[in-house]
Amino acid sequence: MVNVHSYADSQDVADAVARYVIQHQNAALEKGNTFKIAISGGSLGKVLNKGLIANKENFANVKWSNWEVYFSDERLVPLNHEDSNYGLFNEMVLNSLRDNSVDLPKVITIEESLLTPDGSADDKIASDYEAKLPESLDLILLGCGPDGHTCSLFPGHKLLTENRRRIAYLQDSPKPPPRRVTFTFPVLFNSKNIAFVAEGAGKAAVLSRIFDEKDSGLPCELVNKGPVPVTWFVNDPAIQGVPVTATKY
Ligand SMILES: O=C1O[C@H](COP(=O)(O)O)[C@@H](O)[C@H](O)[C@H]1O
Repeated sequence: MVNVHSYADSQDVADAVARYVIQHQNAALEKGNTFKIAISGGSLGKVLNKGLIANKENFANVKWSNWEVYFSDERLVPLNHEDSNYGLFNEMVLNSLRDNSVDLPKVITIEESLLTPDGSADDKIASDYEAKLPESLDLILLGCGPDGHTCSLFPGHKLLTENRRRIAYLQDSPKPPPRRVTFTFPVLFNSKNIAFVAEGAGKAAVLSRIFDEKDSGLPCELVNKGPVPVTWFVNDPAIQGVPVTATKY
């Protein structure tokens, strides 16, 4: 099932995403001690900051120390590099938690010590991260690139058919930087919930393809067609022409 929620304002998108995350956090914590969430990089960092940190009501409802945070993809650069998805999360979320003396979530990163300048150990980095993944994630937060990529799964790339490895590496990402590791469809399709966040007129053309074309084959469309409930949070400029189908969170 795919639901689309659209809002005029970016803060409203961020607040809705945050409430949705907290709802899934609470559901997971009713069953156990940890909320296993995977996040993405790119524009999602700012959304998490606005919805979970700047919105004080949401902030108070997050049980940060019960979170286990994974990355749906990571760029193979040092963790303090400006291209690192961990680095973005650190800047947008973790630093604010430190400033507020809040107990930090457990954050599962790539093994930085395995990084080599020539990429010769990228396969090992992927295997190492795969070994750290839980069997199933409670929630995966995804972005949607203007080309329809999600995680580091790009249109037409051979990793779209990877059905054995849960974490794969690539050295030919069409979007820089070229070396990355990424969730594959086996991880996405074994999770409990997936949400996309996409904002801005720059995403309108690709959203129209994902929702209106029968078989675009775009990675985001393949996620929509999978077995996991998918929720999209978008702002109005991104959603022109796409039917909005659900009640707002
Ligand atoms: O390269 C990446 O891009 C996607 C989409 O980013 P956005 O800025 O268009 O939202 C992101 O989800 C992914 O994690 C990142 O590595």
